[in-house]
Amino acid sequence: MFVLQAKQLGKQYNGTAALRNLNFSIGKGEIFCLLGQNGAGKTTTINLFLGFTAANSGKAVINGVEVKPNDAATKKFIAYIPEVVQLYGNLTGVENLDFFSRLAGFKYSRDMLADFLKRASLQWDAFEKPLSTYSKGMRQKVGIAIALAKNADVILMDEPTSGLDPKATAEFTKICKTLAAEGKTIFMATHDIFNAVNVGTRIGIMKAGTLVHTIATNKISATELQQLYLETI
Ligand SMILES: Nc1ncnc2c1ncn2[C@@H]1O[C@H](COP(=O)(O)OP(=O)(O)OP(=O)(O)O)[C@@H](O)[C@H]1O
Repeated sequence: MFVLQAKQLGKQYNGTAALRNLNFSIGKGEIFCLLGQNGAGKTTTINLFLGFTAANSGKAVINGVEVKPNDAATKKFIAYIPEVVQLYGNLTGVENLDFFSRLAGFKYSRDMLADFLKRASLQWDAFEKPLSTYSKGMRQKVGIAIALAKNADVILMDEPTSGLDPKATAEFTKICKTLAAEGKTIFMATHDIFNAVNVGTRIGIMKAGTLVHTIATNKISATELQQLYLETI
């Protein structure tokens, strides 16, 4: 069974199409990277899977269940990592993780919380420091730890590497690959062509609300993808 499916998915804002007949099926352990210019429809796609907004046509399906806004049924399958992970600056990494885990209905011991942060590759000496002292990459790691604590099957990410330095990007890539190898499914919207080839198993290129190309990353080099992207958009 596919984990994430768009079936003839369509969305309009004020009569203007943001997504047109979007179709894709993504399996367990895949890292699917969605490329496209500003306004192509990447965030709209993510928002439909999150149930933040309702589709005008078609379906967003997670683990075989159709996503419906304000419905808890599919929310338990997913975690979301926005471009800037919103956490409480005055709480520590452990306290933030504890707070958001409880919100999702999970209560963990201090050791278990530390283990999630460790799996997300946060350095241990940051665990007890307030979030206000964290870099963007460190905040993302807490976001990943929250996804692990929620036991989410799917992690949706919006431009996760924007603003990360090369070392933080490389580390982030490694974490994503480890999560995918553990069976998590990752769907990310990104502008980072080179990282998409590096981290992704498949790439989608969107233009004006349409998925124009879907390519396996083992079939294309970064330079070829860049060329295809520029020809497409
Ligand atoms: N809440 C909204 N109200 C009206 N129009 C919207 C809304 N959200 C998105 N749109 C429009 O839908 C289209 C797709 O936007 P979307 O944010 O999904 O693109 P994107 O590919 O994520 O762009 P970016 O790379 O800039 O994040 C754009 O034309 C945008 O202006």
